Amino acid sequence: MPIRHLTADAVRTAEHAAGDLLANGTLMRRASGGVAATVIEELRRTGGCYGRHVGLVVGAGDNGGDALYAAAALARRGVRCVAVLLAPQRAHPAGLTAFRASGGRVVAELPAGLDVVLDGVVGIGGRGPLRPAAAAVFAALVPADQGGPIVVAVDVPSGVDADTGQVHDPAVRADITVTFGVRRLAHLLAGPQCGRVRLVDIGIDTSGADEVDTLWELTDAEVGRMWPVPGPSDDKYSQGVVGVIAGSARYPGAAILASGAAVTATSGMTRFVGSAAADVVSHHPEVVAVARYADAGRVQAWAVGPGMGTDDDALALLGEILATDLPVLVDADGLTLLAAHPELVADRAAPTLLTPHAGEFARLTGADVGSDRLGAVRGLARDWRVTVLLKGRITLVADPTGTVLGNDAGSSWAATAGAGDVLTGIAGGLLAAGLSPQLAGAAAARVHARAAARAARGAPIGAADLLAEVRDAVRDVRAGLGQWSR
Ligand SMILES: NC(=O)C1=CN([C@@H]2O[C@H](COP(=O)(O)OP(=O)(O)OC[C@H]3O[C@@H](n4cnc5c(N)ncnc54)[C@H](O)[C@@H]3O)[C@@H](O)[C@H]2O)[C@@H](O)CC1
Ligand SMILES: [K+]
Repeated sequence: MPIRHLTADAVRTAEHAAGDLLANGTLMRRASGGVAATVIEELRRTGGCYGRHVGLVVGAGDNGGDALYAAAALARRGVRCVAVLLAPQRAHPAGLTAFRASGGRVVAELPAGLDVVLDGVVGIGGRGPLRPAAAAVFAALVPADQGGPIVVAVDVPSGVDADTGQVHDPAVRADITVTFGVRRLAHLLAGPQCGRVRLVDIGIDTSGADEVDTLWELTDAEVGRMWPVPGPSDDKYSQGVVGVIAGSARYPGAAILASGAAVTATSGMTRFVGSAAADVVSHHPEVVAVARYADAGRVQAWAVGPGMGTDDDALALLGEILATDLPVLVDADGLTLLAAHPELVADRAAPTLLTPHAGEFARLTGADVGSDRLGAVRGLARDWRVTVLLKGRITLVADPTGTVLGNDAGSSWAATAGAGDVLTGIAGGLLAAGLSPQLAGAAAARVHARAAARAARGAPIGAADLLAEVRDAVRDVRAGLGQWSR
């Protein structure tokens, strides 16, 4: 089962349903216990609990209550806890009583030399940026990698919108985020701002949540299991032949990268159509490359667009491809053409995957992606009745029914020229092998991100370096699977 992320409303619905069955305060006790356990683990890892220093920043809601109860538990283990109350009159009363009773002290500002700072300003009830008093407390902290305290966010880093993942300015940047029952949308959409996300089981049931409230993330094992590999009865045709249309004789790079990626991602056969056919073959001799579409031969899916140009010939070719009943991936120049000719996909019944970056997305819709990337990608997929993969550090793949798969690349090394051409080749290969556009897009994004991280190992890379690591990235996600698993 992919990892589920939910909206704040859906979280609240599940909490209320569980809360009705439990004694008052049980959920908060479990939540704060999880926060305390996380801090204890962190303190133990760095020398032990007794005599260590933890600071809290406490807002007006239950998020502050979680922080106060967690600190009360820490204080009982000999941790010295101090709290800044941003709204002293409205701080969670029972939490504050527990905090004081176990030796916690309220202070006007956080002292230097803290080991951990708990962000209990706001959780899923937060709106907008950190207000000035909270912003000043966090601005004064030395970052953890420069010897400052580890910042542990309770539920979500304050100033990060729990539903859209919008990182307001200012917002807390957490090293660790501890959340409860189910991950919130922001934990994927704003992954880099949340640090390591730790999920605490508080006994709520989220299995009935609606798809519109949900964002899914595949596990590596799931990507590994769906990766197409040849079985005992396969030949070069039976595994799905992909056709790549990219680049030009003048600009062969996109052609070489996209067709190379298709070769690397799956077994079987890659065909290529375009004026860069000779360049493609000189780099990848296994590609069956021709100059004209009429000579292409049969394929099970097309990946079209990178560097193909936007002239009338390119438009005519794109139209021919989209008029087939084969799965088609459209990227780059193909998307620029589609933005001016949306009628080319209007009546398409066959699987269709568009892979825009933010600029191409704006061309397709006439509006910027904006701060709600999830809502935006869902809207385009629904309105155009196609699957849309919106590129970025966090890749989102929406199908027309509203199901969305997300992938956090974990690093931004893939933000380099030509990396998109590689993604096109990988996803095209998966489409030809029979994966749905959504799974092809999401699985390709995962392997692409892994390949980028493998290639980089701390230094900038080019797209050819990324391509060279795709095979090992596939091995990574398939590690541990049986030989003939398919
Ligand atoms: N409801 C439940 O059953 C559970 C709730 N839990 C905790 O409760 C949290 C939600 O609590 P609340 O609904 O009280 O909401 P929060 O504690 O997230 O914040 C709401 C309060 O903050 C104020 N506020 C909003 N934006 C602000 C900003 N930018 N700066 C300063 N103040 C701002 C609001 O006016 C309101 O008073 C969760 O995130 C979680 O930490 C957990 O204890 C688990 C169980
Ligand atoms: K918080």
